[in-house]
Amino acid sequence: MSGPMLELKNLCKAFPIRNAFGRKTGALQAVDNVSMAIAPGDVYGLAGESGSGKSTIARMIMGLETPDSGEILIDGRSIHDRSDGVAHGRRVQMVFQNPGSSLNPRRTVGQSITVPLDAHGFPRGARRTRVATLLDMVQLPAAFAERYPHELSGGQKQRVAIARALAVEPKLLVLDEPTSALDVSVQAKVMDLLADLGRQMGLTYLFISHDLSLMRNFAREVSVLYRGAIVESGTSDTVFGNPSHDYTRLLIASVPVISAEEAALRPVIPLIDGELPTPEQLIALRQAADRQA
Ligand SMILES: Nc1ncnc2c1ncn2[C@@H]1O[C@H](COP(=O)(O)OP(=O)(O)OP(=O)(O)O)[C@@H](O)[C@H]1O
Repeated sequence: MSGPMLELKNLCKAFPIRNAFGRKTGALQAVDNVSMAIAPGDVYGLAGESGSGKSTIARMIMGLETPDSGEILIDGRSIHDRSDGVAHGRRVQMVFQNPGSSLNPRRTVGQSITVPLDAHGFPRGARRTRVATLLDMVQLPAAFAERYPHELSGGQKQRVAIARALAVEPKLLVLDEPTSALDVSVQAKVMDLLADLGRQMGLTYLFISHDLSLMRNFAREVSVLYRGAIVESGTSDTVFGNPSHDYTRLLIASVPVISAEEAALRPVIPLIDGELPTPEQLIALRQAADRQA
């Protein structure tokens, strides 16, 4: 039996809190002893409200942020172990929330997709064909290679970002809110595409989202994050159908987010003495607000 495609072991990351004069006054534990294992070919969801630490975990997996402690293993190897000569970018790629800012506006689609091919030494002569193949995989015409991002819709831009992420055939993709900047009808199509590609290519996904209905449909297993720590893990059906933690129940009971506009209107968690409330305090606050409403 093969081991996990991605394994996080006791991952911790704190950020300094500074006052208006730049002096460090404390530390915020953005990621608090997070462990998880994702089997090859699986879709694993990481759910949690804004500020729960989801993006910090993604950035550490990508090597963009250094953990204070803990380990990240991809296919059994530490992300710092390059002894097999395989670059980190060939093992894992990321699809970001906003394709508008993740694609360079001055590059054509073809040039954007070629960047990772160049970086990983893909033979020059085969690049055009590879770009056409990748565009076909994300159901865009080959002629799109000549277009610039401003000539594409949001959904088309995200398809290009997916093609670029798949260019060097990584086995693992980190999807950080991949559809939350898109309209609902487009969201479903992009998620369907990701699901199809995942099945066809045997990809492993870490799917990060605050949209629980999307996560329930897409992820087989999930972990729920709150204040940097995992409060509950299990199969999607168990966690969402029969949650065991109060915070997960609260998250499920909160208004479903169906568009980026609605997401912007989501209630912000109030601070108590400058700190995020504990799950219990948060539940009490929301119950008090419900009674007032
Ligand atoms: N570079 C940084 N410096 C200081 N604090 C940071 C930094 N990056 C993140 N944080 C803090 O760490 C916490 C976790 O942030 P993170 O972006 O990982 O959360 P998130 O769940 O991805 O939220 P969102 O969905 O809003 O992106 C937040 O309180 C955030 O303000």
